[in-house]
Amino acid sequence: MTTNNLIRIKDYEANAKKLLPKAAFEFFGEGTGHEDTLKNNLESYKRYRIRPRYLRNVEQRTMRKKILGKDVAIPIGLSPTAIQKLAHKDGECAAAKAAEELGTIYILSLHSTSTMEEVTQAAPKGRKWLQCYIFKVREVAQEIINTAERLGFEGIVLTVDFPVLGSRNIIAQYGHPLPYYLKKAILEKYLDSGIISNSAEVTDPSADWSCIKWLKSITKLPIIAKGILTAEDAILAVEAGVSAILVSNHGARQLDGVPSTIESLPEIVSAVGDKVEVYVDGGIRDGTDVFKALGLGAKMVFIGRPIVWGLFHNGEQGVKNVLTILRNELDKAMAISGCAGLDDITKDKVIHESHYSKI
Ligand SMILES: Cc1cc2nc3c(=O)[nH]c(=O)nc-3n(C[C@H](O)[C@H](O)[C@H](O)COP(=O)(O)O)c2cc1C
Ligand SMILES: CCCCCCC(=O)C(=O)O
Repeated sequence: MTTNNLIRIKDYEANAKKLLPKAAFEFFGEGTGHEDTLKNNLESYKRYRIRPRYLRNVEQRTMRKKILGKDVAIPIGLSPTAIQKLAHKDGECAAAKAAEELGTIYILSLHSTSTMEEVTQAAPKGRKWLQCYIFKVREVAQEIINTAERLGFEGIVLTVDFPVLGSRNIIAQYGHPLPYYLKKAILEKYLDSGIISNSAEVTDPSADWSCIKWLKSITKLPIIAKGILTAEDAILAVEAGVSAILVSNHGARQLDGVPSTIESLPEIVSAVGDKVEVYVDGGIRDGTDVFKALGLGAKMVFIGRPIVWGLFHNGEQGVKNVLTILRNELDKAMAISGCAGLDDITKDKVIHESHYSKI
């Protein structure tokens, strides 16, 4: 396939399915359990409708907005995904450069196959956040976070939905997906020395919300809690002092049967009000999905697998293509629904399909 045949995100996925080795494609693509939540992440978006308004002067449009006090050019960021060099030799550096070019935020996975230094060098001006866990050995987090801070990373994304690794069919079938020629660049030193025994068991399952207080004592960077699905946890996260919440079910890879993220988003937005920023990831494959998430109260969205499919196709250019597709689709959705800016994507512009069956 040439780039010209790859018009939608689903084309990038189909391309990866056709050409990536089966175990690699399935590692990236799979969910947990029966994959009901994986399907629901996608299907839930189709249950919402856009209510367009016309004759609203949409000639000049912008997607620029402030996220944690600084500009992004598009409200679509890159969620952390592990071992990106399995998709393309330039891995995380290529994805971070694409994010820098498009003016958005790149979240580096702790299971990165590139070091924080390499990613910083590849995308020195780009906005970068580091994804982290509460490790069994707290000093590991402290050392990694200190490095991130020194290198100019602007936020710590604390993944809270990973007390243990979810059951993964592919890991059970093929073992750990990391080929011998790739290294977990950030974790390697701790794995080699035995401080961390196994990269699937990095986190401390005994951690509770007091860990945010500890994190705040070791870093000045804003903390973004990733993996929240309920209003109750959102309130606890706010009380604990996070700066933002990323509503996420880990791409449906941790626990099957949890809600899709677009189903969870409204209760979280209404629970936290404007106390902290709320973002969402999971199942976003079209600019209209981005529109719906923003209409339901997300300040920004993030994408996981589409980045991997873009990387696989063509490294940095492939990731730029994926982001550009979503940006252009969002732009059309804004124009044809009467929105000149992101603030015009208000609550009344998105409604659940059940509204129409009641009429
Ligand atoms: C291959 C893969 C690896 C992932 N690795 C991480 C990770 O290292 N840390 C993390 O917090 N989330 C990880 N996630 C979850 C993503 O950050 C994100 O929540 C999810 O992919 C969003 O759903 P989407 O793929 O439908 O866009 C991973 C997801 C995938 C698909
Ligand atoms: C041993 C595999 C660890 C995978 C960690 C990355 C991740 O979060 C994922 O969903 O995959």
